[in-house]
Amino acid sequence: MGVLNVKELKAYYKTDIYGVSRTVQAVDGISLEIHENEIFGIAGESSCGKTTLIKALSGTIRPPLTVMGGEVVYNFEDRSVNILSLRPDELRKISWEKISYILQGSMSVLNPVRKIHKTFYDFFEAHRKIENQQDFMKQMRDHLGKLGLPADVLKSYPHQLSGGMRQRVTIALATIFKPNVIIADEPTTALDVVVQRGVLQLLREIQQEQKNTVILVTHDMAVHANIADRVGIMYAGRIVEDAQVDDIFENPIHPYTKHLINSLPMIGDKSYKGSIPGAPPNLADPPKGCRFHPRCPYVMGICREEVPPMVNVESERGPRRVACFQISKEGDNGKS
Ligand SMILES: Nc1ncnc2c1ncn2[C@@H]1O[C@H](COP(=O)(O)OP(=O)(O)OP(=O)(O)O)[C@@H](O)[C@H]1O
Repeated sequence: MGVLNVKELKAYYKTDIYGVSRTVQAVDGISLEIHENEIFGIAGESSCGKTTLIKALSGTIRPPLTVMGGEVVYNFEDRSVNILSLRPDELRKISWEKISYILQGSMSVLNPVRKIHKTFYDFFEAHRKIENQQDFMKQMRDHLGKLGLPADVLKSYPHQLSGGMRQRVTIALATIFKPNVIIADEPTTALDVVVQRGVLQLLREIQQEQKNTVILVTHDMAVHANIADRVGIMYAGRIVEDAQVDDIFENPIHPYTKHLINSLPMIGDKSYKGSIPGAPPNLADPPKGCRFHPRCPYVMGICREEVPPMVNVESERGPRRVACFQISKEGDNGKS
């Protein structure tokens, strides 16, 4: 049993503008098991549904987003909860204490007109009673110290800090309560590569110390290569492959994953990096069967008709699954 079990999750945007109804199938039948004490990366190009998946995993479903089916179950030490069936007050109770967030652009959590120590105070007080202000400040300084941050940042306003430092402060905020799960959405996208490396290292260090599970969403494959233990590859609202990070990079199986990996620039490799023909589908009108089939160089008849199931594939490195009829039909000895 994982710390998070997602079963057959479907989340669609349903809009009705001037009498024209539109349904965007942004997350369509995702099942996942994410384990304790791992960094699970979710990768995929723009508009494949990563943010929508995160909204569902964090229970923040607002119209026009609608959950059409499935469940998102967190297994904490004391209980299991389907986050999609929690009342707002129940959701507030577990947010930040058991499930916390590191978002792109630190300013969405740091109040620009309050010094950092006041933000920490407000944030902490919203969840737990502060008995003694001095003890609290010492606790905050110790926490920042563990993260290698100077205590001085507490006296600063957010605008006085660099982007990298602000993102480190948001990591400190997100880990104050030692949450079971941290959802990080494009945490380093706004930072340059050198600062990015430091922020990722910090995230890895605190994860190793606190043994949390990190769900890291980014389109940047280099970030996954750097920090993830396992990676799930999304294409057009579905997970097409998930495996240990080394399996994904060294031996991708799904034709889309292969394309994604082969298109990465490598030092010293001067070969031509071609792109696959076509474009990702419109999720308001996705193709039948496998959503990658119109672009797949290995397409078979069945791919145009049926959705390929996720099947387990053997790997010495750990659990590995792929949704491709090339694999499942070979296993069945039933090539079509
Ligand atoms: N509020 C909305 N109303 C209607 N459709 C939406 C809405 N938000 C997102 N979508 C659509 O849902 C699909 C998935 O979008 P989503 O933002 O989840 O993708 P993403 O992978 O996070 O993309 P990016 O990396 O660009 O943020 C896209 O087709 C997008 O246009």
